[in-house]
Amino acid sequence: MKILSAEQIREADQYTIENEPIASIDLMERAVHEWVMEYVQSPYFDYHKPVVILCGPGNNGGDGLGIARSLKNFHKVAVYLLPSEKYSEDNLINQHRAREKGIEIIPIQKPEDIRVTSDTIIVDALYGSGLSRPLEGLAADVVRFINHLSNKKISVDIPSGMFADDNDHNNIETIVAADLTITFQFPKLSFLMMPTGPLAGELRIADIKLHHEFLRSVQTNHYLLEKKEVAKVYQPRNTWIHKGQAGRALLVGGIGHTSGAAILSATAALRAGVGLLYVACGSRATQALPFARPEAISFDLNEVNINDLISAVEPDAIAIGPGLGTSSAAAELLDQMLEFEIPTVLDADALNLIAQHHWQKRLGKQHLITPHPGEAARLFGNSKQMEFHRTLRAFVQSSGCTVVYKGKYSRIYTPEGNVYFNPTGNAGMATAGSGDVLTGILLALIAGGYSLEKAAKLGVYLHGLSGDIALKSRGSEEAVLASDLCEKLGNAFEELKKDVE
Ligand SMILES: NC(=O)C1=CN([C@@H]2O[C@H](COP(=O)(O)OP(=O)(O)OC[C@H]3O[C@@H](n4cnc5c(N)ncnc54)[C@H](O)[C@@H]3O)[C@@H](O)[C@H]2O)[C@@H](O)CC1
Ligand SMILES: [K+]
Repeated sequence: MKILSAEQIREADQYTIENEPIASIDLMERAVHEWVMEYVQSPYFDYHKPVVILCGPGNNGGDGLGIARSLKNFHKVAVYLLPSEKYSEDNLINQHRAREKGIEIIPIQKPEDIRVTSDTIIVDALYGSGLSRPLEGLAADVVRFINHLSNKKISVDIPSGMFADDNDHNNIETIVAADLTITFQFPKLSFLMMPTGPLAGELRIADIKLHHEFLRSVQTNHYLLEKKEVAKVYQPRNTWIHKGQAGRALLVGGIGHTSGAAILSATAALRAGVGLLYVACGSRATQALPFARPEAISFDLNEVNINDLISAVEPDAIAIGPGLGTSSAAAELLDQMLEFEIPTVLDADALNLIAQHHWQKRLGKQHLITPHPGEAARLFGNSKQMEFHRTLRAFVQSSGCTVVYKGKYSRIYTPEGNVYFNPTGNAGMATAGSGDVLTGILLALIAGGYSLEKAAKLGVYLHGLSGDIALKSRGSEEAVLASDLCEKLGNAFEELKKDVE
């Protein structure tokens, strides 16, 4: 699914009006209808509760006035309108239509004018994608006022005060903190990033059927991964395959106290279908592995030379990092391994070592790195979200490596400059070892023949999906363990395969 900028959304709107063709006010009417359809299907809909709709001067406010007309059929509705010298044309038409339907429009002079009871649902239609500067004055006061109320808040298109794209220079305090955002046609970039993402709350997309020709041809570098697209990446296993063809993988890590990290990665790699798995690790892990994961073949890093090992096992892919530690021996090992041409996943301490030794420039097209925000900050600096995003995207384009930036909506940065946001996963995955599992999955997929980009899309999606399935079976986020992700990986494949054509 394409993610468009505010500018492109305006163009999509305009193109639809001209080419469908449809009058602007009728497109708004359609948006209102689709918004209400999503709302009544959401868990927030309860016709016993009164609704207060806060409207601004532009088309977002116009939507709000239309929504008021529609919700009047189910709810007790009150409409509050920000004063303005210039309301948009469609806003004025909808003010008129609302009054015709007997709806009183109450002008807001001060935030306290807005009257709610404890069960009132607040619909936020103050500002949408047309906002050009941070809110100030009365609008900002209204936002602060409603953010202090414990009432459920549902935003129309965008939480008011938020920009669709770049909020680096916005004021977070003057953005509505919504429980639910029902957005039109496209997810907005700011919903998928910190610190704005949490303010959008739960997300729903209302399909307002903007012109298909525009949607097909519009260029973007930002996408939200969808199950059916990921299913296209998946390659079903050939029935005649033997283990030598299912990929030979080498995992390096698990030194000292962190043997468990290597065991988790190894388990994930095996569950993700690797044919042969070699693990080069510390003495403790070498001893534990045959019991924990008898399918893996282990080597003690104290006894083997990495170059000899590579010549002996001829891996199709390598992963280094989980439980590697940052000792000088680990650094020496990584130093050698960064010279290999073999596709390599770099994670955890491998990334910390790269940051420590300033080896970023040594990353190239054979590398897939999987930093979480802390590791990413060590590698690429600690700037504000959009600036960081631009820096990382530029780095990936110039170095040729692929990056998975882990978190809610993990992002995959490709050397072509594309960025894919992953929708699967949940807060239960914020637990020790969850990243090690991802590393194992990626290792297996790359060893099995997927390109780095395809492995990243498929692996990140499946990893999150395993987490979602694990959450269902465990009952609550708190109880999800990294080993559950390995356990549910088969079910995640099964779920994805339902969409394979
Ligand atoms: N793009 C689409 O596909 C559609 C958009 N619609 C709605 O239209 C919205 C966009 O409408 P608009 O472009 O009119 O924009 P908004 O309704 O977001 O508001 C812009 C208005 O506020 C003023 N303004 C901008 N920044 C301000 C600030 N910091 N303080 C005070 N005033 C400020 C502008 O001059 C303008 O009057 C969307 O978010 C959506 O809700 C729908 O009605 C129909 C379909
Ligand atoms: K809004």
